[in-house]
Amino acid sequence: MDWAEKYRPRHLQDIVGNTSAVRQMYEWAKAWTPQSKPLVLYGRPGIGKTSSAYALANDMNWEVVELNASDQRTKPIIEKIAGSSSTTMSLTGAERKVIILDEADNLHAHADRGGARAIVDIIARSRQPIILIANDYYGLAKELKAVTEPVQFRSLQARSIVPRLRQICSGEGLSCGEEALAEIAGRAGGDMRAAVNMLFAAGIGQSEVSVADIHTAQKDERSTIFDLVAAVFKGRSDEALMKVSYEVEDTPDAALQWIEGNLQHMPDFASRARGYDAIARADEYVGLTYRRQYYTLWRYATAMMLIGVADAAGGHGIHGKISPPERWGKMSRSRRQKAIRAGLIRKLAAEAHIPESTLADEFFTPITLLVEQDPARYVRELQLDADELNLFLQDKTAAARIIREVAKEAKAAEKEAEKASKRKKTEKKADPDPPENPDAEKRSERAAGQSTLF
Ligand SMILES: Nc1ncnc2c1ncn2[C@@H]1O[C@H](COP(=O)(O)OP(=O)(O)OP(=O)(O)O)[C@@H](O)[C@H]1O
Repeated sequence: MDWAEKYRPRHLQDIVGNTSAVRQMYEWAKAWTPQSKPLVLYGRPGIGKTSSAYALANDMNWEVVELNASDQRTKPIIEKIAGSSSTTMSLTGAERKVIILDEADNLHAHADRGGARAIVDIIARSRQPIILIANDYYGLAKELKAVTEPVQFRSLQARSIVPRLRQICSGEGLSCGEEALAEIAGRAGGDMRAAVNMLFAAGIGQSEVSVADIHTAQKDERSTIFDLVAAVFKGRSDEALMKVSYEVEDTPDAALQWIEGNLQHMPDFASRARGYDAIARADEYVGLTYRRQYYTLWRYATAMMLIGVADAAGGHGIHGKISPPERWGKMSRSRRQKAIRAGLIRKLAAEAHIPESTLADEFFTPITLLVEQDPARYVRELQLDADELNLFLQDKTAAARIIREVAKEAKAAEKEAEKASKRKKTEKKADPDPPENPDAEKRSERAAGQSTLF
C-alpha cells in the first residue's frame, strides 16, 4: 500500500490544517437534520477533502457511500439511498449513511445539465446527509450552489506538512533529515498527497532519506509542468529544457497551452510576438503528430516550442504568478465542448466522405459506443487527441493517460521497425537476399494509423 493511503487520517483530529473547515463540518454533522443543506468541500487536490469526509463519518459513526457524481449510474443509486429514512437503512448499526459525491464540479460537462438537475432533486428529497466534493467551486452548476453550503479547503503550509512527514518517517522506521523534509514540503506546493508521495518515492526500501534522494525521486506531475514553464522563461539551456520536458508527464499539446498561457511574462511586445511565432509552428507539428500518428514529431514540436520561446524570453524569468492555460478560459465549459465536438465531426465526416449532419445524426452515437469499449484502438484509428477522446469517456482523467500509452506503443513500434530495417541492412551486406521482418513492419504500419472504421 502506498503511504498516502496507509496514512490517510482516520479521525477529524488527524487532519492537518484547515481547522475552520473541519470545525464547520463537525458542527454541521452534530446539528444535522433532513432539512440541513448538503456540504460542498472544495479546494485543490491532495489537501484532505476526501479524507475529512471519511474522518467525519467515522467520528459520527455514519456509514459511507461514495459515488462519482459524474457517473450516469450514480443517480438511481443515490435515489435509493437518499430516499430511505435512517432507521431502515443500516445493517451495521450505524446511525446514518452519508453519501459522498466526488467530482461534483464535473457534472455539467456531461451532455446536458441533467446530471446537476438530478442531484438537486435528490438533495431536495434526501433523508440522509450528503457531502459533495469539488476542485473548482466556480465549476459547480448554479443550481447546485443554491442548495448547498460551501466549505473551503486551503492549500497547506509547508510548516504544517513537515510534522506529518516526520510522523510517517517514524511509522516506517525511516531516518529523515530536517533539511530533506523541508525540501519535500516546499516542493509539494501545499499539496499533502504530493508531499507524502514524494517521501514514498524517495524512502521506500531505504533506511534513510537525504536531500539528494529527493532530487532523484520522481516528482509530482502537478509541480513539473510549473517547472517546465519556469525553465523556459528563465532561458535554461536547450539541453536542460529538453530534459525537464521528458520529466513532465503532460503531452506536448498540454505543455504548449501552458506556455502560451504565460506569454504575458515576456519582457516586451517584440519578444511576445516571437514567442507566439514559435508556439504557432510547434502547434502545426502537434497537429501533424495526431493526424499522422507519428509520435517522433512530438520531439520536434517540443523542441521548437521550448527553445523558440526560451530564446524569445531572453532569460527574463517569470514576474508574478505562473497561470494555468487560458486558451479555453474565456469560453464556458459547454461552449468549449461544443467547439471540440464540431471540430471532431468535421474531421470524421471528411474522412468518411459523408455530410457532417449525417455523421452527427446517425453515426456519432454508435461511434461513442465503440470508442467507450476500446478507447486506445480508436485513438489510433480515428486519430483522436485528448480533448476529443474526452468527449467519449466518462472518466475525465483517463484520456491523457490513454493518449500517452498509445504514443508510447507507437514509439516502441517505430523503434522496432527502425531496428529491423538496420538489421536488414547489415544482413543485406552479409546475405544479399535476407528474410523480411513482417512483424515489426506490420506494427509500424499500424502506428501509421489507417482507420478501419470507414
Ligand atoms: N490535511 C491532510 N492531513 C493529513 N493527510 C492529508 C491531508 N490532505 C491530504 N492528506 C494525505 O493525502 C492523501 C489524499 O488526500 P485526500 O484524498 O483527502 O485529498 P483530496 O483533497 O480529497 O484530493 P482529491 O481532490 O484529489 O480527491 C490522504 O490519503 C492523506 O495521506
